[in-house]
Amino acid sequence: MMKVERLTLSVEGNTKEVLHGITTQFKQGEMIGLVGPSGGGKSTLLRCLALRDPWTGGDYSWDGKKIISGGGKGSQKYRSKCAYLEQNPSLNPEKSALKNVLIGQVGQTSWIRRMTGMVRSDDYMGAMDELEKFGLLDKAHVKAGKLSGGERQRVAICRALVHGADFIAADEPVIGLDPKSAENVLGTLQELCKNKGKTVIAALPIELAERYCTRIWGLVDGKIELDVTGRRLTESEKRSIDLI
Ligand SMILES: Nc1ncnc2c1ncn2[C@@H]1O[C@H](COP(=O)(O)OP(=O)(O)OP(=O)(O)O)[C@@H](O)[C@H]1O
Repeated sequence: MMKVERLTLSVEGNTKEVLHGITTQFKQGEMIGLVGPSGGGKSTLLRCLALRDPWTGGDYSWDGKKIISGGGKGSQKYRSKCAYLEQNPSLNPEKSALKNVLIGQVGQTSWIRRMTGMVRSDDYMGAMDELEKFGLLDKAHVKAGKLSGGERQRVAICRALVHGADFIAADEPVIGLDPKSAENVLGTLQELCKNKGKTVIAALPIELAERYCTRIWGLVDGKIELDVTGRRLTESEKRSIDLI
């Protein structure tokens, strides 16, 4: 169980509050769709939950352990359990899919590993196994810059898992992908929640959130105004969060 208490995030020298004391909780195996109007704070919330941005205030606990107390960024130990997927995954285009998976993501793996690129042979085997599970074995030695958008996103998911992610925060992970690739990426995330007990929170268009997620958060003006489990949103709920 992940518990968020009074999460506040201010920017511009603490003069502008973007997230206003969010309190919520979520658990392993949930796939939560984050919806809401542009500028409502979706990316900021995802970055905070994935320990990529320091919180201005609030507490965060995982299974009863406080990982943020009164603000801050949390420790590397917990950061490595969190992955942050962006619209365009930050892969090194000149390195192969395999090398990208092995080196890891800024924020999730230590800078020493990323600088030296040194890996052990069982890391190599683990990465190849993971790429195979995602149907990417034949792409392992292809430079990331030559992969399609959907393949790059799946390499990024693979990379997150190889480095121990239990929690994936995904910021519009399928924007710009064709419907089949989008289905592939979201189906992959859904399966990770259902079968592997991973937790995913993804900013998505409402139709995709309703189709793939077990729960929907409506974020407006830095506050979770809607929290709905196991069903679609009603028209009046959509209206209440400015979606129609
Ligand atoms: N570092 C920052 N400095 C100044 N303003 C910021 C910063 N980070 C976020 N904001 C502001 O906070 C608000 C929320 O931004 P955020 O990107 O989280 O929204 P969003 O819901 O993801 O929007 P979109 O759907 O358009 O991507 C916006 O008004 C944005 O300009």
